[in-house]
Amino acid sequence: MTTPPPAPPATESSAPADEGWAAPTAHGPLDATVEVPGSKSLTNRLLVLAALADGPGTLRGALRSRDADLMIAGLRALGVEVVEGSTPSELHVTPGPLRGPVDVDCGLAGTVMRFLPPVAALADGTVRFDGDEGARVRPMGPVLAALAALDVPVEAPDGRLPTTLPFTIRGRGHVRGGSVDVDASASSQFVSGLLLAAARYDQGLTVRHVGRTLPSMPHIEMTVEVLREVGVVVDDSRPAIWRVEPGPVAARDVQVEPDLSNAAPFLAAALVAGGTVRVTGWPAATTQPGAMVPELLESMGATASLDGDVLSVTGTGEVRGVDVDLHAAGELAPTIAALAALADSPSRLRGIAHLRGHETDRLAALATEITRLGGQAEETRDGLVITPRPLHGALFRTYHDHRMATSAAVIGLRVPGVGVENVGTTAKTLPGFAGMWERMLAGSGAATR
Ligand SMILES: O=C(O)C1=C[C@@H](OP(=O)(O)O)[C@@H](O)[C@H](O)C1
Ligand SMILES: C=C(OP(=O)(O)O)C(=O)O
Repeated sequence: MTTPPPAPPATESSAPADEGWAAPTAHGPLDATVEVPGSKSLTNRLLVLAALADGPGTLRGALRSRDADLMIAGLRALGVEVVEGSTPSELHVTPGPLRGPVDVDCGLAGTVMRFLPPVAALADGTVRFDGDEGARVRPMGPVLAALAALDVPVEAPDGRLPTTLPFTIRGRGHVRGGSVDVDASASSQFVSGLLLAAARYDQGLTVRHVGRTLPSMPHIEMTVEVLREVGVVVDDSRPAIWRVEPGPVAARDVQVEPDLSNAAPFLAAALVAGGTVRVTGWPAATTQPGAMVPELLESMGATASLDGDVLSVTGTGEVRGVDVDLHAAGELAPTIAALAALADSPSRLRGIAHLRGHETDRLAALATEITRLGGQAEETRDGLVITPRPLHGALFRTYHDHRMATSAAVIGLRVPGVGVENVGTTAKTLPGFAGMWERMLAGSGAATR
């Protein structure tokens, strides 16, 4: 696991203005409406299911970002046709025989590195997986061990059973399936990846989670839901056991929901700056963990309301500390941590030990960077304790983590002189973030630097 460098002494002065993206400070209440692009989690699930389907299908409102484009490239390499329609977010997917030898670049995308190996197991030929340097420390062992237990040949470069990237899967054109145990305490994506491909395994698949904790349940529920929507029979009636029956995956034409986790920093801005931020296209019902955003922001002092498909969050500029378990929605932790650093009372974020295996060790990274700005943030066994202190500007390091960058932007609304290192890293799931953020402020007449 990569460890962020130690924080500089607390007396270090503000970053020079030319270091990183100068996060705009808000000098007045916000009044903005934001449209966020499609959900990463839904886009990459729906792409996989379209690739395994019984005919051509279409995704509308799909996310186009680094993670989504890596999924598209991986599927294309495996023999699936993915072509853009009238806009980049309209994707026409035509399944083809899956085959190797091919290389799949996972970048830093958990969904690519965990969802494609169970698909590659169905290919005829060798599929080599690798990714960014930071991806080579993200946990992979349990999902690869599960495939090996199903007699899928999986090899590290040294010939052993791999626990991280890079690795090779020698697909034989089919997978027996049956039943497998997996410890998904480090990532729910191990379960989701196996379930997504399972209907195409000869005997289907029963997956049993055997670890002590299971993070991100909404994401597993999302997997079950999208499988059922394409006619796959899934039994999730027993705790921590999922049974997927073998059978066809129906092709369809599907609209992707906006990414509610990426809406979180924009909505959080209303809490910090005061005023109202609205997000359009908010679904009435969803399995996205971002559904928790309104409730979480309310617990920190906002008011939230849904009018049709527009979610509005209004704040006064005062932020209350919280004690919150984010086990189900770890993706939201960086935004909540940023708010906690600006709150008027201490916060405790619990249930998120697994964030140590995300894009970076997010607990260490958040504690280090909040401390760098003069704040007080300590790692606990399974989370963070953040005690508000007066903050000052500095360069906020982002460790190639899109959500570190968006957190820094939230803090920068209140703290002049926050520079965001490599704000372009937000392209992992939200290309154009900096421009969207600046427009939110400029449109409200609230931005200065
Ligand atoms: O299945 C998914 O789409 C995701 C599951 C979660 O992973 P973990 O369970 O590894 O936290 C989440 O954090 C990630 O951003 C997306
Ligand atoms: C953990 C995340 O991503 P990934 O899908 O790469 O695991 C995230 O987006 O917060």
